[in-house]
Amino acid sequence: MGDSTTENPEIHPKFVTGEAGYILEDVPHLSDYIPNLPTYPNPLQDNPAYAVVKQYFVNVDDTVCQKIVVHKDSPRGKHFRRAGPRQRVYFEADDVHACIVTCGGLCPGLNTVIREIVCGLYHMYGVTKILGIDGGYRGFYSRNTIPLTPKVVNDIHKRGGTIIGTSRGGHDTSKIVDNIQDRGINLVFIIGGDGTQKGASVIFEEIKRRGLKVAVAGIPKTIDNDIPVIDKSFGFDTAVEEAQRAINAAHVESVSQENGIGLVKLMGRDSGFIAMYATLASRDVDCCLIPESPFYLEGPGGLFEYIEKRLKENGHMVIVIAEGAGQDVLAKCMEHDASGNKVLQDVGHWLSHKIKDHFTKKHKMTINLKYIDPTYMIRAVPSNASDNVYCTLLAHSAIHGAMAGYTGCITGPVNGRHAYIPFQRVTEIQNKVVITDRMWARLLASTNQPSFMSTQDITEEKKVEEPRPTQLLEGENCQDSKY
Ligand SMILES: Nc1ncnc2c1ncn2[C@@H]1O[C@H](COP(=O)(O)OP(=O)(O)O)[C@@H](O)[C@H]1O
Ligand SMILES: O=P(O)(O)OC[C@H]1O[C@](O)(COP(=O)(O)O)[C@@H](O)[C@@H]1O
Ligand SMILES: [Mg+2]
Repeated sequence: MGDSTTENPEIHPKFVTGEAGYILEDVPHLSDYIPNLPTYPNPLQDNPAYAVVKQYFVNVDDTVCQKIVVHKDSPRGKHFRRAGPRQRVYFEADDVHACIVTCGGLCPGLNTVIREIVCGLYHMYGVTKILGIDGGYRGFYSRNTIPLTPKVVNDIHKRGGTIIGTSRGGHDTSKIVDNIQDRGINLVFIIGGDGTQKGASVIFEEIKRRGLKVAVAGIPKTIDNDIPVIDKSFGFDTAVEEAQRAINAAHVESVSQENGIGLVKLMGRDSGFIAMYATLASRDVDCCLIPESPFYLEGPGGLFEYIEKRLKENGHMVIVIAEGAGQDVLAKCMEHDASGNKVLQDVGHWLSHKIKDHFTKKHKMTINLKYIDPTYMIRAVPSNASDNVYCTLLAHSAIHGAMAGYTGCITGPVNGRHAYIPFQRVTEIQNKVVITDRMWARLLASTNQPSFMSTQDITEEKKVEEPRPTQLLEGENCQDSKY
């Protein structure tokens, strides 16, 4: 490895460059701002469960590359520090006082992450003092805390929601850090989406400014899958699976009536991943509408023309719409929630009225439209088996990183390997469906819906999003144009 350069010392902690264009985008460490910190052997080396592993500890130089599809002459690109247990840790079990907070909207798997942080800290590192912060960020200074033990959290993964509560708004940095300091908390686990991680980033900066030996570990949460860099967010698979039940119901309703139309609204404020994957998984969906792909109703190539064609061909159809789709054509809503997120209009309700109006009143055509809004039902379910395993890995990676003194970062899988990623990398942009990528083309091919785009729109779209070297899920469809 070569020189260590700092782009913007306020925000960017460390970049380490190496040969062949190798770049490590490193995360902060407690030793960056507190000199001469003592270290201790990792207690895992004496743990019978882990002692059998051939090479349990992660090599300090291990990194995970962001770009895995490369060409002969292309630079090696960005890397992140590999997550996992280190041989030496910066905290002794008896001195650790950990806390966990969950913020933002619900997401399947929140309780599993809480459970695994508590059990992981306890069983792997012998940590017994763990507090749940009640009701999101404001809980630090205005609510009681909830003592968490393996017994308390034992079966919470079977329940939806979060046992410690959540909220939007209420982020007061100095009050939060005062509270962390007053309570003697030194490991802070913050589970939440882009808004939460922005909040975590300023908490970390304030902790650093005060010179506190407190590690801040973010765990990315978003049912919408709109967090960049990581392969996917926990709860997303569960949401796609749960959405199948609503789509199946819409299909059953639509096939049972003359000109039946099943309309299902799914979550996705700015990103249509749930709608896209639920559509691809179902194969009963004839049209999927997402925020990234503007659509129109009237005229050639419009939605009404397509609905009429499908009803004539098939006698029924299913439409899936993401809640953030079509917001540009709905009456503007100026409202914002407590966190500053724009409040959306009910596009499903609006679209069902528009369709009914168009066919029944204008065309005197009988249609039977059933509108299903399962959004909050989907968000409230417990996580499925694969999300449970994923949540365990996330929690463990976060624990190992914090115990090893890494701070000011989130943990998450990058191309299948868990890594520590600086906060700003996941808060500066949102992950969105790229409609000029192969995954969206697969969807269009499977539904046969119009793309609602002119040749000129497509050319413009291709220009905007090039180049996109990173990837998501099965290798495609991630808007990471910055990297
Ligand atoms: N820019 C920001 N700086 C500090 N805190 C923020 C910021 N944006 C959001 N937050 C806080 O993060 C929490 C969750 O944010 P929200 O946008 O509701 O959910 P999510 O984290 O899921 O995106 C809220 O308590 C909010 O006050
Ligand atoms: O919980 P609320 O305030 O009704 O917000 C609903 C929003 O929450 C989400 O489920 C997820 O948003 P967050 O990631 O910000 O929590 C969105 O899909 C949806 O638009
Ligand atoms: Mg958000």
